[in-house]
Parts: sequence; structure tokens; C-alpha cells
Amino acid sequence: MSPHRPTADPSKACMRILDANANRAAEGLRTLEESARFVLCAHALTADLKSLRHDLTNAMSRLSRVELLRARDTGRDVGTTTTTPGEQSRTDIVSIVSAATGRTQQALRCLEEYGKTIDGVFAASVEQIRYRCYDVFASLELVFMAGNRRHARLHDARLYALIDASENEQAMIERIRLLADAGVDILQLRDRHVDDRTLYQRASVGSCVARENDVLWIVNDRADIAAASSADGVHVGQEELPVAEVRRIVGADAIVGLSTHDIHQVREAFASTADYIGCGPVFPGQTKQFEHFPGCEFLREVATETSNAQHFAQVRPAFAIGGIGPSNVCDVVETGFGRIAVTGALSGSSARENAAVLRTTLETVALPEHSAAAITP
Ligand SMILES: Cc1ncc(COP(=O)(O)OP(=O)(O)O)c(N)n1
Ligand SMILES: Cc1nc(C(=O)O)sc1CCOP(=O)(O)O
Ligand SMILES: [Mg+2]
Repeated sequence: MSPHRPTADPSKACMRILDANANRAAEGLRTLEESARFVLCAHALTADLKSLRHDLTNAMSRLSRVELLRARDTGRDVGTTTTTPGEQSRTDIVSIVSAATGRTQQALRCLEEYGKTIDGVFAASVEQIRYRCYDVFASLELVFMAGNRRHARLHDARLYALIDASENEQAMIERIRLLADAGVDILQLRDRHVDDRTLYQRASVGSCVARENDVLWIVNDRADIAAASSADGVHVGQEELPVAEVRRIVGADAIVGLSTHDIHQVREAFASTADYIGCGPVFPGQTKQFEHFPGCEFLREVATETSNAQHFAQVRPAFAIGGIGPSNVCDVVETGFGRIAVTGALSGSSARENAAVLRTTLETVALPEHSAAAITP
């Protein structure tokens, strides 16, 4: 038979369509399930996708497996050699997820429409699966997009301020608004003097206010409180939970920051799933006492390490920290650092003026090109 001759038996053609689209939908659902499970570590989404895949298998069991397999004829399928450039290009996990949701929806619609000619109950059950997919797929894509926006914001960030929980909630809200308006990109809630309940409450309110004001909101030390308060991320030091354990708590799309004090710790951080590093202490300051100051020499080492890196994934944004303010930010910038994290310089009544000086100086250093749209698990 010529490869261009139509299939003589329409019901066999229908079975062929159903077989192909059942496979397509199952493959799409499995692709999405893997992203929810291994990339997002999202239990509920993983369970939803798994149950959709099982329900599809159940729906398919109404059709004769023998007839489906007999109708399969991949060798004569004129579509197997037709590909579009889009099918070949998957630059990141978000594009894999978008392609899989689209393909699965289309396959389910085909199953439903062609299924009506064979078995109405089958078509109705596929219709239900298709509707459930709308919601689950929307949640999945939204989680990925939120993660992406966060990471894009992180990669553009220069000025990072550490704040305490303030004497009350309203005072903290006003502080967040002022610092956001003054040009701060990231805020960290760092307070060891309040109880867990207060920290959690401030972290939760801060998450909402920071989001409204387009600044990232990071919780110091406490992965549990960061996760419970829907913060953008958590910052940990060398003496706290390892990054891999922190990541298990906050999930793949949250930001995890790690303090580093020497170049070995920086290399280890770049080999981990930490999203950014703090490098210091650079200078003595009022906020925290140190015996040893790696200083600008350390910053120069990090800048060299970063500029020698071969791949984007080997490099993470690095924020110089420790005693930095308007009077010494030029020394930091000279090392090649265009990002800083500060407490004292932005804690008093000169916060707005100081932020302006710091930003202007930092902006003289070009930030490395990045592919912020890619989630790199
Ligand atoms: C951005 C940033 N860098 C470094 C630190 C310090 O973290 P750590 O060493 O864990 O010390 P504490 O802040 O917990 O006293 C930071 N918090 N943020
Ligand atoms: C909390 C903290 N960690 C540091 C580190 O080097 O890891 S320096 C530091 C204090 C940052 O506040 P200030 O800008 O007032 O010095
Ligand atoms: Mg810490």
C-alpha cells in the first residue's frame, strides 16, 4: 500500500488516533510529574499528576487493548518525520513544562473527540481528566514562573539590606517600604532576639509587603520559618544546616544563600545548590564582631574565580558583606564586586541618602550576563 493512501477502515483509524494520543498524554503527564517531584519537590502537585496519569490508564482500560495495538502502525505514520524547530529546542525546565502541558491538553482533547465515536463513557471520563488538568497545569506553571521571577530579580540585585524585626509590625512594614523605595533589591529578616512565633509573624507579613514592593524577602538562618512564611528564600551560614538539607525544606524554586569566608567555601558553595553567596567580613562593623577579616583580598579572589568560570551554573551572585557603607564602598567596587549586603549603613535615618550613594557606586561595575529565565536545579 502506498504510504499516502488513506486508511480504508475509519474505526481502525480512530483506534490509531486513540492509541497515539493515549501515549502522548501519558508521556506528557509523566514529564510533568517528574518536574513536580524532582525539580519542585512539590508533594501535592506530584500526587495530583500521578492520579491523573492513573485515571487516564483506567479510562483507557474501557477500550480494547488488542484493537489499539493492532491499529498501531508507526511505520506508516506520515507524522513521525515532521518536526518543528520548537520541538527540538528546550532551553530550560520551564520550556519543557510548557511544552508538556500543551501537548497533554491537545492529546486529551483528541482522545475525547475521537473517543466519542467508539465509547461515550470513555469520552466523558477523558473530559473530566482534561478539566482537572487545567487546574493542575496552571498551578504547576505558576510555581515555575514565580521561581523564575525570583531568580531573575536575584540576578539583577545589587543592594541587599539586613533588617531586624522592629519594635512592632507596623514599624517593620514602614522600614520595608522605605528601603524598597530607596532602591534596595533584597531584604533579609535577621533577628535573634525575638521568639519563634514573633519571627514567623514578622516573616509572614514581610513576605506580603516585600512582594507588593517588588523586593525579595529572605529569612536568616531558619529554613522552617522561611518555608512557613512563604518567604522568597533563606540565608544560612557555615555553622548552620547544610545547603542540601535547607533545599529539602524550602524547595527548588526558593532562593538559598550561603555565607562564605574563604575561597574554599566559595568553591563548595558553587558546587552546591546555593543560589547566591555572602562574602565577608570585609571591614569591621557595629552589627557583628569578628576576629578575622578576609577583607578585599578575599573579594578579589572571588571576582577572579567568577570571571574564570566556564559555565553560568558555576557562578552565583556574590554579595560583599561586613562594615560596608558610603565611605568604603569604592574599595569594594575596585575588587570587581558590584553587589553588597549591609545592616548598619541602611539602619538609621540616613538610609535613603546612603542607599543612593551605594547604588550609584555599585552600578559602575557591570554585572555578568545571565540566563535568569532558566531554573538550574
Ligand atoms: C547576605 C548575608 N551574608 C552573610 C550573612 C551571615 O550569615 P551567618 O554567617 O550565618 O551569620 P548570621 O547572620 O547568622 O549571624 C548573612 N546573614 N547574610
Ligand atoms: C551578619 C554579618 N555577617 C557577616 C559575614 O561576613 O558573614 S558580616 C555581618 C554584619 C553585616 O552588617 P554591617 O553591614 O552592619 O557590618
Ligand atoms: Mg546564620
